[in-house]
Amino acid sequence: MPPLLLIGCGKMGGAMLAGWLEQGLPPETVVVEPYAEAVSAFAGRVRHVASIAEIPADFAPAAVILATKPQEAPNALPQLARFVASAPVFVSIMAGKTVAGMQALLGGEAARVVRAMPNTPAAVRQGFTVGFAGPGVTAGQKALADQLLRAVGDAAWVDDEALIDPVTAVSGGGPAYVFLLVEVMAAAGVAQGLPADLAMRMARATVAGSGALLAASPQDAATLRKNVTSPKGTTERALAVLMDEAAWPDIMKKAIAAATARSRELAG
Ligand SMILES: NC(=O)C1=CN([C@@H]2O[C@H](COP(=O)(O)OP(=O)(O)OC[C@H]3O[C@@H](n4cnc5c(N)ncnc54)[C@H](O)[C@@H]3O)[C@@H](O)[C@H]2O)C=CC1
Ligand SMILES: O=C(O)[C@@H]1CCC=N1
Repeated sequence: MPPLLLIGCGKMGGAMLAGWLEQGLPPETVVVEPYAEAVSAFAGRVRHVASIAEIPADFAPAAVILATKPQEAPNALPQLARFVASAPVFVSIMAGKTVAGMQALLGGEAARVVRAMPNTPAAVRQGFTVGFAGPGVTAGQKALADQLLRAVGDAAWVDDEALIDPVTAVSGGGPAYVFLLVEVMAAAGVAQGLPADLAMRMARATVAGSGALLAASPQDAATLRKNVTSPKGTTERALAVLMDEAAWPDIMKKAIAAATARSRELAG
């Protein structure tokens, strides 16, 4: 793996950096992160600087990973324009930010940009990332980006950049909906008289165990669901409530549509 330049070492950037280090990331890698605490776990394994202005002048990374909040892009990207001359691939994980928008902030169309959307299970190498390679990205650069994304889980590529907005809504934010499921399931158990700590343990173990079963099983989700659902049993009653068209199917459509719309808004 070549030395990289990572801009922003927060929750996602830090999770990805941990995965790259496992894959043999060289210590010449530079991490720009204003909060020293965020990089303390990586001390001695990469070069840390607090701002883009402090990146060594002769550093020419093969890839620049953009992992700040999208709102920071108008400040950070113009400061990175000098790297475009040495033709690295810029890999952005920022929600909403389009390839064209990032190229404009980086000084023009010469910038080679991959737009990618990972998710937080990357922290345990179980992430799922979808990427889009912008104009001018070479096969070698796409292969490097793919290697970086796969270091923290599985990855897929799309040829239509517009799909990254619904990707952001489904797999980018998806872990939050699953964690919310734990919260509401535990609360519903408490409402039926279960002690709160037991209800939370049960809900957490049930979601984690179901995720592990789903990952390990060759069966699809619908079959795994049917395997739980005894005819005329208890699950059937619960699913009749949840699977009503006005319940989860419609609510999930609305939630995904809202997140997709927000991703489009963040482009601006
Ligand atoms: N958290 C998530 O589940 C996912 C987040 N993303 C995207 O990843 C990006 C980062 O999100 P998080 O890691 O959750 O946020 P975060 O707030 O944990 O990380 C952002 C980091 O960037 C640093 N930073 C701010 N200004 C900087 C600058 N000028 N130069 C270098 N570093 C700077 C901050 O100190 C912070 O540590 C966002 O653009 C988000 O859309 C994408 C997929 C999933
Ligand atoms: O909520 C967000 O905007 C980011 C993108 C997907 C997950 N977190």
